[in-house]
Amino acid sequence: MSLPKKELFDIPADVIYLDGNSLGPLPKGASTRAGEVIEKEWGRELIRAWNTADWIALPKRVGDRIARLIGAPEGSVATGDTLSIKVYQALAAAFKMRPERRVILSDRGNFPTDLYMAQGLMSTVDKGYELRTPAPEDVMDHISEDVAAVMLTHVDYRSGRLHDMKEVTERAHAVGAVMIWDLAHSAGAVPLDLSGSKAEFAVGCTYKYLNGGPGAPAFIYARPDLIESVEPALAGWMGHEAPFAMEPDYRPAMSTERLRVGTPPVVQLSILDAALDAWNDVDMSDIRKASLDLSECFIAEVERRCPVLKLASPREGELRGSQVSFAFEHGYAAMQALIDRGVIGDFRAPDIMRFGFTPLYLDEEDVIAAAKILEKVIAGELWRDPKYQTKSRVT
Ligand SMILES: Cc1ncc(COP(=O)(O)O)c(C=O)c1O
Ligand SMILES: Nc1c(O)cccc1C(=O)C[C@H](N)C(=O)O
Repeated sequence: MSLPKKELFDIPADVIYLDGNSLGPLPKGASTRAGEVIEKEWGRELIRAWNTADWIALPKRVGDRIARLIGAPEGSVATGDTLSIKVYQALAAAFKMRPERRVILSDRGNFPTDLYMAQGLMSTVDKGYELRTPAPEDVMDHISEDVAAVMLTHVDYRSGRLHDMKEVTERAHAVGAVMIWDLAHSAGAVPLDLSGSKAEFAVGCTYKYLNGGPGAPAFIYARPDLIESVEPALAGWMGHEAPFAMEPDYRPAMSTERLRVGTPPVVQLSILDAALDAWNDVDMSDIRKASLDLSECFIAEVERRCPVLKLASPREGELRGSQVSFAFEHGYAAMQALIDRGVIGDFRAPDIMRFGFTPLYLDEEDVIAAAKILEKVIAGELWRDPKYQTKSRVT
């Protein structure tokens, strides 16, 4: 495999894109595929395309391609819906698996939607459920025998800090809890051995490192030995064993497909399918090595050029995902000034400037050039310009 594969992506020439950890860029093959699906398949075939273009098999086909990237076997990953929905499904299934327990353990750094979905689910079941959110570094000490499910985001969205998947899962299992991993910032970013971890569930999105485009479908993994006993709380017809039998009663599919809900987003799934071509000959250990090299280079350059920025990610590469964050009091304005100069990262409240490192389309030259532009913004205090002070709705 040769990295990077820049030529596969349509990135504006004047942009250094360090936000693929939030929304991946456009793969050239995705535009072509979207055009074909819309014009040829939908336009000419109309409803026949479910069979003639095999739209009906698309969710599983794409799930199998994701499975390879997350260390899971074929047939163990279902795709569709949004990640928030998939979090809800995994948690609801975990509640049913541990009916006598009442605690969900997460951490207070988790992405808000994961915590909100837990709170929403708790409000629909009987009283007495509790969501515990210790500091991320204290999670291991809180995995106790009253915990029904441990639900964690593997790579912290703000700091990039990694939980140890194997160690945490083993601890959860030692006390009889169900383990749910959110891989939003891990899939396509770090090597994963989901099967080896023995976690019951994992969920993730595909619009970040997998480059599936805004609103791309999410995925959910269930450990293969459980799949015939998992009770889907969202019992939609596409999770039925025979959707077109149109039976009045729900009968879950005898496969991971039972974790699907409704009609698959065919255009988005097709775009994702095309985006996944970039990963065909990619070994995640090569990606990891390149990502660590790029991140180390960026940290060294930024610390040398911009001493007022404080590293807010673990310094040790092995403890980080594929992003690097710096804390800076004027981080929002500084990020706007940086974006204005063609280096796109993002900002997370209260003071985090966040940069993603995606070896498929970034190299060391990009990283050094980005650090030099950041130096101009910080040393020249270009962020003081009033036009960078007003917060936009999406940061
Ligand atoms: C850890 C994590 N979970 C969930 C989400 C979002 O879920 P959804 O795709 O449903 O908006 C994100 C990012 O938006 C995330 O970083
Ligand atoms: N999903 C997003 C969206 O719909 C709009 C803007 C950003 C996002 C994100 O993915 C945010 C991301 N999960 C984060 O880590 O901050």
